[in-house]
Amino acid sequence: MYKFLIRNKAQATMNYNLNKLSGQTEKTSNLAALKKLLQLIAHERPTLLLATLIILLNASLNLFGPLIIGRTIDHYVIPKQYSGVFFWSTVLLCMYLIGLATSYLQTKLMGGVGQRMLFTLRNAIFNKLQLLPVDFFNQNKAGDLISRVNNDTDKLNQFFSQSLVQFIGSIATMTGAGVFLLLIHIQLGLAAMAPMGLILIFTMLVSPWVKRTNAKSLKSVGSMSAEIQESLNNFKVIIAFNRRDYFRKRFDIANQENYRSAIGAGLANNIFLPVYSLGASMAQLIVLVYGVYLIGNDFSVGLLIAYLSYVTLFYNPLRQLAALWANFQTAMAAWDRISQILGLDSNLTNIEDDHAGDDETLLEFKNVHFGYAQGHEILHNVSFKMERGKTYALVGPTGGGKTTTASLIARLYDPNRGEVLLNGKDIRSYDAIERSKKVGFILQEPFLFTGTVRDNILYGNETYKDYSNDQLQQVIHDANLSALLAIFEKGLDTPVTSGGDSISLGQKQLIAFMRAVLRNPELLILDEATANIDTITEKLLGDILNKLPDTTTRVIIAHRLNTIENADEIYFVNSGEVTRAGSLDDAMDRLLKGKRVS
Ligand SMILES: Nc1ncnc2c1ncn2[C@@H]1O[C@H](COP(=O)(O)OP(=O)(O)OP(=O)(O)O)[C@@H](O)[C@H]1O
Repeated sequence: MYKFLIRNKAQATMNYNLNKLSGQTEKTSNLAALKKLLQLIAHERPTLLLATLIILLNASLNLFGPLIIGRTIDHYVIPKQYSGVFFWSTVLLCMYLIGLATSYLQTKLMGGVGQRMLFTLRNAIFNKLQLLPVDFFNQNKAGDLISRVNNDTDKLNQFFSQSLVQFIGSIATMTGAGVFLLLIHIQLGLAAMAPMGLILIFTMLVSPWVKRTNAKSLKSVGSMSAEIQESLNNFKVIIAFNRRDYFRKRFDIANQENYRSAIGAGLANNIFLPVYSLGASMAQLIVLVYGVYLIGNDFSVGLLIAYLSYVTLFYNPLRQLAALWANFQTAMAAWDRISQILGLDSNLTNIEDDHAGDDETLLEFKNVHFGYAQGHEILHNVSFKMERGKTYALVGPTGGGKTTTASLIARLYDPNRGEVLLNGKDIRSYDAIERSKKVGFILQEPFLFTGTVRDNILYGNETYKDYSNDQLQQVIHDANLSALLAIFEKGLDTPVTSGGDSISLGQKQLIAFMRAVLRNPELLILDEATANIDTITEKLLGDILNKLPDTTTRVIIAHRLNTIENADEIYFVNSGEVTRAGSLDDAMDRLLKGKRVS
């Protein structure tokens, strides 16, 4: 059904800037974050359960130790019954050996969970990144994203593979020791646990601050890697313009910020330990004084020794928990940064539209308004039609909006208002595969991937991907592209690096041209695609364009007006308007006279 209402729905430009998403880090509670995280690793439940059982077994073995020692002292050591001492010592040794085996097993199991979680999380983030729109990448720095995929996921892995085992083990030991303390002597037990209450209050008060400090530190790691990425990507410009000192200073500032926030996080993470240790020492003192007072009244020396061991067993894990709690806060801060990406949705959603277009019109802009996120409107109420098989030129001053118009045709962005129709249907109703088959886009700065010319011209092309080089050469010949391929010394096997330094910018444009033509699109957009190509090769490209199937519509954006002299129609793009220019002379006239406003 033709969904008129949806079709006219305004598209809001979205804020995708991860560092400016409104206060998410503070709002997420640890429990909610942990719940979401556990959902992501739900398939690990059996392993987590097994590991937990092993951890509990280990903790129980530890817990019975002091009781056995206390009883042995009272019943066998003091009365000098050495056979009993030998028997219980052997029992203890066996318990310690089983403890060793369970420790090994739990570390192995949880190490596996951590690594698998790291793998799943990195995949989930990377897959999400593939789904997010161009706007997202415009608003975030690649270095910061890399830091989230690499560094932040690793913080979670560290917590899961190393800390979680100790975390559960410590809590189990503590709870067990607490139960023993209360069972043996309830008043003494309560007195021993009193400092624990103070520790809990302290923990609750300072934890949010510790998480915030860690979040700040992770953010500064992201900023620093963004800084490194920017200067490494643009090193030629930096050297050519002698801006090395400037970038050194910028890096120094980012590094200092990172250093300061890391020191802050270190301080915050270490704040628990001394307070927890003080609590433990106070408890030992209380038990010693109160316990000595109780000896004689239903309390023995052996029991007091066992009791002191239980106090140690109760408070020692607490000391470990101090460090683990800090790791947990770091992991939760990292998870917040990761879930910010996972929680984003593309604003380029698809809609239904089965409206049939007419035979002539391939593309239509209907009252299109568009502005980039956090910017002013670039296109104001633009309407035009492009017919099948014709060649259109978009001309206009720099910054006039030509690339923006082309980007809307290729659906890199959606209009804020109005519609872009392809074959009469809203462009939002095509899925990505269908759309990219129909619309070919040769960008101003084509990007090549490391590999060969063959890999790059077949990029995203399912039709020819399994063709042999000979078969492919025949296809290239049929598409009149052989003369272009001949420009590359080793033909299809010419190596290409992602930086593209092994080949010239013009050659890159030729590869991008072949890549787009071989996909046989219904609409081919060339955005300054011949700007770096010599006149003779440019003429060759012109011939190839003329020989494209009769139904292929071409949209050419060019500053060199000779490249568009054969266009059927010229559109003048400036000041947010796209208007018919009439003839080439008219376009030239408007270019010379027109004011440059966007
Ligand atoms: N990613 C972006 N975010 C914000 N504003 C942008 C973005 N890309 C372009 N603009 C702005 O949109 C306006 C139109 O730019 P556009 O690239 O469409 O012009 P153009 O006519 O293709 O220019 P040129 O001839 O230099 O390629 C300019 O004011 C530009 O600053």
